[in-house]
Amino acid sequence: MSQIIVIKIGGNAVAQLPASFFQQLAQWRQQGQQILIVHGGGPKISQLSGQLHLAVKKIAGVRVTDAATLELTKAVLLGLVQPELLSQLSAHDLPVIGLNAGCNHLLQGHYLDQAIYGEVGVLDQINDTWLTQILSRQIGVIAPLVQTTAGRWLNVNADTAAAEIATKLNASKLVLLTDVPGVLSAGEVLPELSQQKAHSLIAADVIKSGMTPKIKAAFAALNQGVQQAFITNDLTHTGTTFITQKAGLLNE
Ligand SMILES: Nc1ncnc2c1ncn2[C@@H]1O[C@H](COP(=O)(O)OP(=O)(O)O)[C@@H](O)[C@H]1O
Ligand SMILES: CC(=O)N[C@@H](CCC(=O)OP(=O)(O)O)C(=O)O
Repeated sequence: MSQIIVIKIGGNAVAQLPASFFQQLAQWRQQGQQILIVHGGGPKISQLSGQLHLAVKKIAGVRVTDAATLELTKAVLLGLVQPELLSQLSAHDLPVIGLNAGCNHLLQGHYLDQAIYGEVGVLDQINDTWLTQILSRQIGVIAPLVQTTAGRWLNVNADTAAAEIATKLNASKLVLLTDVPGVLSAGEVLPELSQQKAHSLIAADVIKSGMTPKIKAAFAALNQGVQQAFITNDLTHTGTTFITQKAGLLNE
């Protein structure tokens, strides 16, 4: 049976994908794996927000999104970042398709907490029947937005979206591709990270800002059945591997 690999690519990483990224995707496809890419775009959203004099505010890596910022977010994700990524994949002869919440009720969700975050959502449901048909033929590239049942678009942190999608697809692997080689502590990449250790590093402010939603997302996915989760800047290196409490105790 083919397995699904979900790869989240951060906004910074999209701009600097190495040749090894495309080679690894081609190899996974040859092995019969299905691939879904969830892309970010946070740096570009923040940059354009500044130019348009819209306030940029994040709470633990989650953008507080008012109506104007939501419009800008949709425009950046679906008008700039996604086409750029699709053309890079196509240039490497990989079969790709761009997807978003508006396609066949692909990603349905609800407000996270409107009073605190504004137009930010949580994923409830995914049209997995349709999506897995698509993924049997092409690499899916999807933006981190959900639609409510009433048709409202909501912004979702891309790490959180990737983990929630990976969970709902029962993915074998979740890779969070970013601009650092893994979770760093005292200047070194941690090859493995347990949930307990992550909590203490967050409390010590070693893990902070954009790394926080990644850590939470990775453990949420692992705890709900995704088999493996990594943070890396190179698909050919595992970077930091997340380990469940049980595996962590066995390794001690
Ligand atoms: N302990 C840590 N190890 C590595 N990176 C960290 C850590 N704590 C915070 N960070 C920051 O998290 C960033 C990655 O998150 P983010 O900028 O949101 O990336 P992306 O756009 O890929 O989602 C790193 O560039 C780094 O500045
Ligand atoms: C609600 C929320 O935080 N949405 C994110 C979606 C994009 C994203 O997460 O991009 P990166 O992965 O490049 O940071 C945002 O508006 O920045």
